[in-house]
Amino acid sequence: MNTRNPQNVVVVGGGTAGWMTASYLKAAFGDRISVTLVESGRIGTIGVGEATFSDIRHFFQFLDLKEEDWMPACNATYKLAVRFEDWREPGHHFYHPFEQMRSVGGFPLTDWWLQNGLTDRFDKDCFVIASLCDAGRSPRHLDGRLFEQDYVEGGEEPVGLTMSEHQGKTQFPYAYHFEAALLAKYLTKYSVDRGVRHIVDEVQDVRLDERGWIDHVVTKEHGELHGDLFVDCTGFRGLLINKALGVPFQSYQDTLPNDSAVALQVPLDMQARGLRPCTTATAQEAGWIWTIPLFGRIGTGYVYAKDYCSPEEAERTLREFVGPGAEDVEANHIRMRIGRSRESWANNCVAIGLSSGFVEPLESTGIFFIHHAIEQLVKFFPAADWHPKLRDMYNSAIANVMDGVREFLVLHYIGAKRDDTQYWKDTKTRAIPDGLAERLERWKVQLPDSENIFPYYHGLPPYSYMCILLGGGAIPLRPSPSLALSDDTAARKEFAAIRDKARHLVERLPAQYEYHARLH
Ligand SMILES: Cc1cc2nc3c(=O)[nH]c(=O)nc-3n(C[C@H](O)[C@H](O)[C@H](O)COP(=O)(O)OP(=O)(O)OC[C@H]3O[C@@H](n4cnc5c(N)ncnc54)[C@H](O)[C@@H]3O)c2cc1C
Ligand SMILES: N[C@H](Cc1c[nH]c2cc(Cl)ccc12)C(=O)O
Repeated sequence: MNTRNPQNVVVVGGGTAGWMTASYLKAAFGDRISVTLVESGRIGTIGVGEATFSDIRHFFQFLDLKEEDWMPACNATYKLAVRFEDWREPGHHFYHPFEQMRSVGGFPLTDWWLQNGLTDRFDKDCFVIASLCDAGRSPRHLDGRLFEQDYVEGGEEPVGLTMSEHQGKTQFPYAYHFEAALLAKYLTKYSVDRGVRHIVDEVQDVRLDERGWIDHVVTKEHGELHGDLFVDCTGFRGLLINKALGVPFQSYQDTLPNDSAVALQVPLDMQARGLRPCTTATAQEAGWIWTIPLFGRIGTGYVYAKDYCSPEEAERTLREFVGPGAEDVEANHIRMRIGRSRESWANNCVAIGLSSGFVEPLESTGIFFIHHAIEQLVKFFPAADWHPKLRDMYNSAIANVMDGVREFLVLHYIGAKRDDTQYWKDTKTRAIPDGLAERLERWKVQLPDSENIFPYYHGLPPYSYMCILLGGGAIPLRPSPSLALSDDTAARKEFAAIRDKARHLVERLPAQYEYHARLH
């Protein structure tokens, strides 16, 4: 049995994963542990404009960072939803918002909508946020007040819970877009101020002891770095977990074929163009393009499968999509490793970030995975005996989150009506993860609920599945038969209340640009 007290933590890698891990561990354990972070000055980070889950606010709260401090430093903006364009047919759009689904008489409002909605827009009939996004509104008034929602700021939300403990309790109405490289810089200062040792150097070798545990890493200029627990944040390289420890990587490529991306950072005049309060995912012939509105520029990129599209073609498509403004901007071509390491914790090494796993950025889950992994690491942090059960529970939690998200993303493709190219035709016949086929059959007669979605915590509530099914339009859905026999007065009232509230808020809330121009 190992008897090494895991007090000395060495984080290898200084991207979003490395700095989020170092800062969170310091905030959690203070000087009871030592943290060293080594990052290469030569090997870059995947620093595209990032979109997040709303849960990220718990990360900032844990570090005691306030929006007014970190947001301007990271060119951050509010994200109220993901807007899906052209997934059903050209010109169609729908939203996946940060807004809890209302229920009437024990049925979700979307079920009543299938029975007898006000309009053909499920999202506008069932969620206030869809109208706020269409109108480009900020979720805060100019005096900083959050728009009135089921979530009441300063209310009863319990503090100090992990994300999984929060799920289903409240739904905060927005997440963020920010520049990943600027957040890493911000967290570097936070961490170093609190005692994290920061080394800029390249790890050239990883030395194992006789049991195969990592004894130390060898750097180019700083010699050997010894530690007890090593956190692999080296990105797609997986330098420690995959290369040194030989943990196999399990690809998701059979069900999620997008393996490439080309990205552009485009400075734009936001005052003239306005600032959308959401991420946009626009379907393309061989994938989709993300548009992330930051303060002062957009981050955009084409995610595609190289079996269907060459990098040159993808770059051309992206530049045409962006239009004027991107001519002088250099494109960043990225190969994505889609899937997960079979175990994210092996011996005394825990992989966090892209080295642990990644699914394509369709629902912005990369940073959510990191945040979740760090919370789980704190929860299952080992003692001197390195009890293997702690490691096993950690590995199950990580595998479940990624496998669940994989299933949710696959649903986007089989649920999208679009089938005008070979790429989209193939999305309807490709293999799907075990269990999803059976769940799909259930969803055709009963909309997703907590009993019939992927059965382990993976960050996504049932209403998220409803949005993708109702928005995509490929899967035939029907209302619960019981609704045809029920009085729909209360449901009609709820639809009317949502419409009135949306109209009221669109009139009163400032434009997203106006709000952010004051904040920044
Ligand atoms: C195209 C694309 C779009 C994405 N969009 C989103 C999004 O919108 N939302 C979201 O949440 N997530 C998104 N992600 C995921 C997100 O970018 C990553 O989860 C996040 O950036 C974490 O990356 P990382 O820190 O694991 O790796 P990286 O950013 O690759 O960092 C790796 C670090 O390891 C260091 N390193 C590597 N080798 C060595 C060595 N030998 N010695 C020392 N240091 C070394 C590098 O210098 C670097 O500091 C996206 C990812 C991709 C590919
Ligand atoms: N954990 C939830 C996940 C979630 C709930 N609604 C949405 C909407 C979008 Cl666009 C992404 C994720 C979620 C949260 O972050 O609030």
